[in-house]
Amino acid sequence: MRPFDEDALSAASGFSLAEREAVYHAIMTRRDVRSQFLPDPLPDDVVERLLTAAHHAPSVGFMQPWNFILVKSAEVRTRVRDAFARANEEAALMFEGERRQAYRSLKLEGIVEAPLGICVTCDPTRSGSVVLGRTHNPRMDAYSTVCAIQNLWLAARAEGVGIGWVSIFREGDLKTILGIPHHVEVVAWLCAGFVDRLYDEPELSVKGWRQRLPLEELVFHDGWGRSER
Ligand SMILES: Cc1cc2c(cc1C)N(C[C@H](O)[C@H](O)[C@H](O)COP(=O)(O)O)c1[nH]c(=O)[nH]c(=O)c1N2
Repeated sequence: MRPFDEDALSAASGFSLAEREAVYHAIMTRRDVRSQFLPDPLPDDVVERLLTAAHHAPSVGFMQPWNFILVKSAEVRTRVRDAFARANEEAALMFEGERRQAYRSLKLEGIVEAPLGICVTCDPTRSGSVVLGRTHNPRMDAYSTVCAIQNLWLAARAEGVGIGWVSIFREGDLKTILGIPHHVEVVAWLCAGFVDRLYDEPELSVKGWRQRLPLEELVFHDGWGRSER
């Protein structure tokens, strides 16, 4: 049996204990940011590192279907915020009663406050029509793009940069504002900016919208619904 003492683990993984802890620290303390953005612009080298982290994500057939549209223009971000506001009003009406009131009380974006917007897109044509690994599920290219976003999000946590994912848009509005071609899918609008504090727990949890589920209820063994090992 493989020994699990500290030296053996470090030798096997190439990560010291402190490095392993740093990985988990980034994962556990990453937060979605809506309102704590500082106005300072992000230095180019920081943005470059975040995009490099994103670009090293796994992707189906190594197709790397992503693009990153960097939006510093306050005028463009204001148009994007207006598109959010229209969609958010539609979204509120999809909830009933007290839940609608609760929804309306939530701040769900920091598009204008964050100094940088990053629109992440997925080009399904990036490596031809038949893609290794996408042959039986066309969504795999979008899933790959989400992997890139998560890499960026975790790298941002380590850089002191807050990220807020905004998805409450009519996709056509974003495409029109940013000139995105018809065949390219919008996967995310990310608000990015330095932060000096983060919630300890998800803001939606702190504000009573929804709580984290117990992990053990989500893990099955040897088939759907089987909880015994
Ligand atoms: C695909 C997708 C889309 C969205 C989000 C996330 C993801 C993965 N989240 C953020 C989401 O609410 C948040 O991740 C959870 O509430 C958990 O909180 P932490 O990310 O752990 O802080 C999000 N948040 C928000 O305020 N407005 C939004 O439109 C969205 N959209």
